[in-house]
Amino acid sequence: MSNVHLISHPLVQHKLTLMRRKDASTSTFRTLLNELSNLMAYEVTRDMPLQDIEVETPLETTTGKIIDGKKLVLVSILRAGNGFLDGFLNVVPGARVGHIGLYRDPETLSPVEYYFKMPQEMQERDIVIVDPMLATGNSAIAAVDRLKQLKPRSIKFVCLLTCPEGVAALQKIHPDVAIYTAAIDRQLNEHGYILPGLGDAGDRIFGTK
Ligand SMILES: O=P(O)(O)OC[C@H]1O[C@H](OP(=O)(O)OP(=O)(O)O)[C@H](O)[C@@H]1O
Ligand SMILES: O=c1cc[nH]c(=O)[nH]1
Ligand SMILES: [Mg+2]
Repeated sequence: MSNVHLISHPLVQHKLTLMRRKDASTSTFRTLLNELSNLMAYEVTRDMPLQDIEVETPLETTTGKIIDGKKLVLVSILRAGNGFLDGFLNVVPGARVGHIGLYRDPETLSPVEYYFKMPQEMQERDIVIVDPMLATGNSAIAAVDRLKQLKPRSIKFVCLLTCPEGVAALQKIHPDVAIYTAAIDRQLNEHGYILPGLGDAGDRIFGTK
């Protein structure tokens, strides 16, 4: 699959397996997601552009390299995306943050938007969308559709878990959007849940079921 980055680092795979366990508590699930998002953020930001700056060490002046974190916008798809956000902000603390509120209608599996708030001057920014789950792909496609209207420089989509159906759907409509994931599971079930998956990410993060 082109434009799909599978993050196979052993620490990522280990933590993902612990998160899948049905008896993982809310607190364990949330802690693992936070740790995982730190690790995944390293991979996702690997190609961030660097600038040269002059820096004075205690001994002499030299040229160092820095990133411009302000050009990066992390866009969280509410609610579950917020569980992913903190780890990214740990790695790039200067990043701007946007929020899109979307929930899946349980009957139609179509996304319903209830919130949208982005930073200014999106044409100058690179977007990283974060959401733990890419299932049918409907939510991700709706988010990218909406964000492309703002003409950002680039868009990446980061999830913890996806399936062949979700990857194919997002890539068909938005082939330019790189997908980063820790696993591509077997399939979707008839209710749009990923198998074997980890259940409902939002409910597990926030303890709502
Ligand atoms: O690829 P899709 O089939 O669209 O499914 C993925 C979406 O489902 C979950 O959100 P959910 O609708 O459960 O909302 P929540 O985060 O508020 O729980 C998940 O966090 C994604 O946003
Ligand atoms: O398996 C799934 C599919 C969509 N949303 C989730 O939280 N889990
Ligand atoms: Mg949910």
